[in-house]
Amino acid sequence: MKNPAYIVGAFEHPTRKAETKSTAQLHAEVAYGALQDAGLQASDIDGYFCAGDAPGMGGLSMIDYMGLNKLRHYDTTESGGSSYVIHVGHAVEAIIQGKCNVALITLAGRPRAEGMQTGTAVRSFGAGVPDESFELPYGRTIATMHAMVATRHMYEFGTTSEQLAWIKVAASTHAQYNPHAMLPKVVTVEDVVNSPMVADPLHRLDCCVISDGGGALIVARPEIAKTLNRPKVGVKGWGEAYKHQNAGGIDLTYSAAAMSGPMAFNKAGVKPADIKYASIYDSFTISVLVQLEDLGFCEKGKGGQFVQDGGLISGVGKLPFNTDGGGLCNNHPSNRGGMTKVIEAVRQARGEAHPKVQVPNADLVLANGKGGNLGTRHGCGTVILERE
Ligand SMILES: CC(=O)SCCNC(=O)CCNC(=O)[C@H](O)C(C)(C)COP(=O)(O)OP(=O)(O)OC[C@H]1O[C@@H](n2cnc3c(N)ncnc32)[C@H](O)[C@@H]1OP(=O)(O)O
Repeated sequence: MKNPAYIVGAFEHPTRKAETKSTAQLHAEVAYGALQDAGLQASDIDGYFCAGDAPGMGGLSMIDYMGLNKLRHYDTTESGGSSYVIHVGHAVEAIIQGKCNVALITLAGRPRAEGMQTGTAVRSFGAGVPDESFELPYGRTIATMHAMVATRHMYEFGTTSEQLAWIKVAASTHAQYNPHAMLPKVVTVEDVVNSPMVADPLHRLDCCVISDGGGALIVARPEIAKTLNRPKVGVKGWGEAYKHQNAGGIDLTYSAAAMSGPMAFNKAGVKPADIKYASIYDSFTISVLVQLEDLGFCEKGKGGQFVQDGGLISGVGKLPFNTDGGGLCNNHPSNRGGMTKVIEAVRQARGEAHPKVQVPNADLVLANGKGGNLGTRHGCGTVILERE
């Protein structure tokens, strides 16, 4: 056992519209699924990680609801879509520090059943929030904030809408094999650029879906992982970073992955070229492009060339990505898609992805999460997983 901790359980909820289930019930169902996957019981869990998507007192209410009565460690780090990637790193550190042995991480949400227009609703947290005065003048919806980054990237580097569209094409090519994907139809570049404009230059098909669902992970110390009858997927590297908007005077074209990525690569002692598969947070096509550059898979500004002509399609391109269809086509529960990024990376590392998209010998994989507004204030988490 070479790594400090192992992902021993992973489960993604199959629902995409949970009209008859509560958010708490979804948390419990994904926790149960991950325990079953690992061959563990709730009484084995002594560390619990949950971001802001749980009802009531958040994770505290979930501890009670799920009967986690052996807890010694609890972490509610909230960093939007990157939360659950960051939690994996925090769980590893807690295990190293002896704070827990077996950590459960759960995500659940039902924005679709609740009718939330997450991408296009104007989001304001109120006058007391200092970053808002710099963002609201630009029409602050999640889509407009990402559109601003796309516009700047196009201006600086000549990136085109067609290049961004290739990212959705790759995601849809993978999603056709996922029986749970919300959008399993393969689309073309023309389909993307001819779909209705949501926030110029981002079209409807440049956006992630709005879905219900969730997922869970279990991270365990090596001594426990080695007793379990599952492939050994070690956490080899991890990093987290936060970018702020410097009172409006900001370079929009990079993300915090430019900092979290090198932290994870340094810890793991590997380079981007060693990675066989990558799960990249895909709230919008531009999010993927920027993170790929920042993680070092290609030079800054060259992301458009990297992704075009199937660069991200399994079996075709240099770097297979989001082989479950990702947030663009599969699911995006609770605005915190980082969880599903880690789950698909685990499937790839175990060799348990759909055979049509499984990467041969995917023994070194990466997952990157991004939470908050790309370009302006947000956090990124990166994990590098190794199949032993
Ligand atoms: C840190 C973060 O996580 S940031 C990300 C947070 N999440 C978001 O921002 C969500 C982004 N997505 C959205 O806001 C919405 O899905 C939108 C704006 C893209 C589309 O919403 P609407 O225009 O209301 O579309 P609506 O749900 O009515 O569906 C209309 C059609 O578009 C399709 N559709 C909806 N979303 C998408 C999508 N993302 N991609 C492709 N097709 C889509 C539907 O299947 C439907 O097709 P049909 O007419 O053949 O049945």
